[in-house]
Parts: sequence; C-alpha cells; structure tokens
Amino acid sequence: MRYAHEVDKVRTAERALMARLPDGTLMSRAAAGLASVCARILRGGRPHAEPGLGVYGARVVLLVGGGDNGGDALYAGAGLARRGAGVTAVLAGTKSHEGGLADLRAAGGRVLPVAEEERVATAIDRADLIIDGMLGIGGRGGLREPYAGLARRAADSPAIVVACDLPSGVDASSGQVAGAAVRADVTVTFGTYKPGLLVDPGAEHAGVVELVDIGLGPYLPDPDVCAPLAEDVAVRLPRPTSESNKYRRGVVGVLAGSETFTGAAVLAVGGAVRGGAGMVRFASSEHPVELVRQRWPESVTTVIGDSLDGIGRVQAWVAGPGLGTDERAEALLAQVLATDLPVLVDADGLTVLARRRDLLWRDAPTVLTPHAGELARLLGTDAGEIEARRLEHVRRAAEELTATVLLKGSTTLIAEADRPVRVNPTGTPWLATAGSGDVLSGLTGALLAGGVPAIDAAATGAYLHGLAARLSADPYGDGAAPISAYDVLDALPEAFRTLAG
Ligand SMILES: NC(=O)C1=CN([C@@H]2O[C@H](COP(=O)(O)OP(=O)(O)OC[C@H]3O[C@@H](n4cnc5c(N)ncnc54)[C@H](OP(=O)(O)O)[C@@H]3O)[C@@H](O)[C@H]2O)[C@@H](O)CC1
Ligand SMILES: Nc1ncnc2c1ncn2[C@@H]1O[C@H](COP(=O)(O)OP(=O)(O)O)[C@@H](O)[C@H]1O
Ligand SMILES: [K+]
Repeated sequence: MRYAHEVDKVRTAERALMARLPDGTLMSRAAAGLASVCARILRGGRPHAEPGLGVYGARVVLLVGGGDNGGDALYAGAGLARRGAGVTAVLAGTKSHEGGLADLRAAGGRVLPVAEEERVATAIDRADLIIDGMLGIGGRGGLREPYAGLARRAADSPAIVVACDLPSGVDASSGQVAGAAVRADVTVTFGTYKPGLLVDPGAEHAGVVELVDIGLGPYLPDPDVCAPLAEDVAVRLPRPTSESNKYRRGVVGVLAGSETFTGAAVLAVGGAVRGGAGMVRFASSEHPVELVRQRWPESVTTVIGDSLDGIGRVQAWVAGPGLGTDERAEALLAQVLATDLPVLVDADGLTVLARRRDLLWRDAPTVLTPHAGELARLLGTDAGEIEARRLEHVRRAAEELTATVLLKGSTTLIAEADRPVRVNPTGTPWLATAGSGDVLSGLTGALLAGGVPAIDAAATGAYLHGLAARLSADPYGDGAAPISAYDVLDALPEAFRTLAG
C-alpha cells in the first residue's frame, strides 16, 4: 500500500521528528535522496533510459523558490555539482535558503537571478535535467509569476523535469491544480506520499513518484489516502476451494436494462460472470432478457414487471445500468434497497437516487459507482466542481449518502466514512468508452456476492477493471489501441491471472 498524508499531518510529524534531531538533518536527508535519484536518472537508470550521459558534465538547472523546497533543491544541486555536474540555480523567490545557497556556491554551482531573463531561458533550454524546487507543501493556489513563467519554459525544454517533493502548482493535500503548474517526469517526495501525488489532476503532473524515507514513519498518524499495490489487492481476491459450490461462491442478482437500453444489461451480466460469481440471476423486461440469454446462457434470467418476487435467492444486487429512470425503475430499485443484502447502484439507478435519497437509509452495505456527472446530481452541484476537487467530493458523498462511493474518472477514488480514501492505480484513458462502467458494476457486484467487504470489493473491482483495460489496450506495452467495453470483459480473465500470479 502507498500511504499519503495531508500537509498539516506532515508538518506535525516533521516537527516531532525535528525536535529529536540536529538542525538541518531532515533537509539534508531529503536533499541527499533527491540528488541520488537525479544521479540515477542521469546515468540512464530506471525509470528513464535517456539521456544516460552520466552525472559528470551534465547540465542541471535548479528552479529555486523562497521556501524550504528551494533549500532542498539547492543542497541536492550542490551534491550533483560535487559529482561533476554543471549546476545553475535560478533564484525565483524574494529570498533564498541561505545554507543551501552557500553550499551550492561552495560546490562550484552557478547562480542566476530570475530577472536575467535571457540567460535563464538559455540555461533552461539547454538543460539535461531540471529540478523543480519552487514550491513544496507550502504552495497555495496556482503559480504566481515568476514561477508560472519558469514552469512554462521548463515544459518546453527537452530536459527531464524532476519535482522536489511535489510539482509546483499542485495542491499537496487535494491534487487540485488552480492555474499554471509544473509537469514533472519524476517526483521525488519526502517522508510520505501526499494525496495530491496520487489524485488527478495532481497525479498526472507528478509523473513517476519516488518516496525518500526521511524517518517520518513513526510520527505519522493514519493516512488520509492510500493506493493499493498489486499484492494488497491479490490477497482480497476470493478463490474457490474444494469446499466451494456455486452458491457458496456467491449468487449475484443483476437488475438492469430496459426495452430502450439493452447493451448495459449484457455488459453488466458479463462483468458479473467474468468477475467470479457462482451464479448470475438476471431480472429485466423481455428484450434485454432475450439478449442476455443469447450472450450469457450461463445466467439465470427472469422476465419481470414491476416486482422482483420469485427471482430466487441472491447474496448481492447490482442495480441500475440501462434500467431507465421511470416509476417502474424506481419501484424496482426500492425493492432491491429494501433487502438486507449488499447492493451496488450504478447509472440510471443513481439518477433515481438523486430524487429518492431516502432509499439509502438502510443498514446493509451500499456501493454507489457514479461518474462526475452522476455524483453532481446526487450532491446537487456540477460536474466541473467535482472534477476539480475529486477527493473532497468523494469524501462528502460517502458521508452524506452513508454509502461506499466509487467515483469513476481519470483516477478512480473509493471512499467510505472515517476510512482513508483508496485511489485506484490501474486504468487507462482508453477506458473512457461507453459501456465500460457497466462491466465494472457487474464485476464489483460479483465480488460483493462472494463476501468481499464493500470497500474492498469496490477497490478490487476498480483494480481488475483498470488492469483488464490496460491489458487489452496495450497488451505488449509498446503502443495502445482503442478498446471497447467488450474487450475489457474479454481481458478480465487475464487480469485475474496477472494479479493472482
Ligand atoms: N519542514 C521540514 O522539516 C522539511 C521540509 N522539507 C521541504 O520543505 C518544503 C516546505 O517548505 P516551506 O514550508 O518553506 O514551503 P515551500 O513549499 O517551500 O514554499 C512556500 C513559499 O512559497 C510561497 N508561495 C506559496 N504559494 C505560492 C504560489 N501559488 N505562487 C508563488 N509563491 C507561492 C509562499 O510565499 P508567500 O505567498 O507566503 O509570500 C511561501 O513562502 C517541503 O515541501 C519539502 O520540500 C524537506 O526539507 C524535509 C524536511
Ligand atoms: N480519463 C480517464 N482515464 C481513465 N479512465 C477513465 C477516464 N474517464 C473515464 N474512465 C473510466 O471509464 C469508465 C467509464 O464508465 P462510465 O462513465 O460509467 O461509462 P458507461 O456508463 O458508458 O459505462 C470508468 O471505469 C471510468 O473510471
Ligand atoms: K517542487
């Protein structure tokens, strides 16, 4: 698991640790870690194969802000200068860290005030590696000048950009980017991950994130956000044993589809079948039932009117994809939510819930899987607000709706009240294709029916779904192609194997 802490918690832990250490120890640990990652990059090691020219003679530019983030960059620059790099510090703050500046000068580094525009521009354009030390966890809001201009120039340079602690302009606690921000190839972060490095839009500005241990661990409280690694997810996968039978593996009920929308039902049932359900019971009107029977003959289907009576026993429900939003849909959804079973509500089901939030007053686990537009309807705000501050909104939704909320999008987030928000690390933008969300609902429903707790089912479902999409869009890791929701379904067995293997 990768754990992330918000700024106030990082600062409290840093204070507690600093009180036990000689002055400057933490900064020198941070700077040494940063310098060693930069040296590795210059030598051509992972994660970058280029430029591989070594540290000696490499042209390194430091973008230095007025705070301690600039101090880290200056000390790291001094370390690289001592190994033979040609280091130029561009001083962009109203002041600069004195100790760091003295160390860089003593190591033979060059210093340029930001006002020397032409020389600064030339240095950035010719750099092999740029360290962004403008703002760290002290940054607030979008970058102001001259930082914003330097960030733009760095983006146009062919140099590898390494962010110190976090890309300047990214809000450390939320991942919000309010205006100009640095786009890094690699971010070297200190002590713990920051939520803004894991959650978009911040995450996509951070590139590959490397954590440098500065000894903060024992002083950090529970994390605010965490991102599971493959092994964390693998242990949660339900696996059949010799004791298993189809009922014990979990029977999932799927209430989806309507005369108008049939495809969503076929895809949701497919997700449940491929998600490892022992049996899928599908309830809908005539046309979708006919199509599901043709495509998934292994499912048990029932044509229903406005009652679910006689469907048979299930251990969890998936309700909503293609269901419609009329009174019949509302009545059926109400019946599902009146059970004491885990229920996942998606798509049209969420639109119905936006006007019937009372249906969520229940004791059994409820998982909601909205995209930003659906969550906006549920919370009475607009999708742009949600996209800009995903973390805040997914937390708010989990609390207000008393449910496990999986917010889909460029980084899928999963929240439950009083627990760290989980960030899904898999996925690809190619997944943004109609119907792929229906696959996720069926898949997650199968995990719920298999007895996986709601937050783990949602996190595991999102992980497998994103992995299947990657395997299908870019199976050889050498170039991606567009995929359909069906391709995601077809890649699910491979995703399970990859994870379990
Ligand atoms: N503490 C420790 O033990 C350790 C800390 N470490 C390092 O310290 C870093 C935190 O350092 P920090 O607290 O000095 O804040 P930092 O991010 O450098 O700059 C804040 C300054 O920027 C300014 N500013 C803010 N927003 C702005 C904007 N949008 N656009 C332009 N300017 C803006 C703001 O100025 P103001 O607006 O207040 O005038 C403020 O003065 C941390 O990330 C890590 O790298 C490591 O060494 C490990 C040990
Ligand atoms: N920019 C993106 N990057 C990665 N994944 C994305 C992006 N946008 C959407 N997705 C994913 O694509 C899927 C789309 O689901 P959804 O919006 O419900 O579509 P549908 O309702 O048509 O099935 C979700 O799993 C979502 O997380
Ligand atoms: K930075």
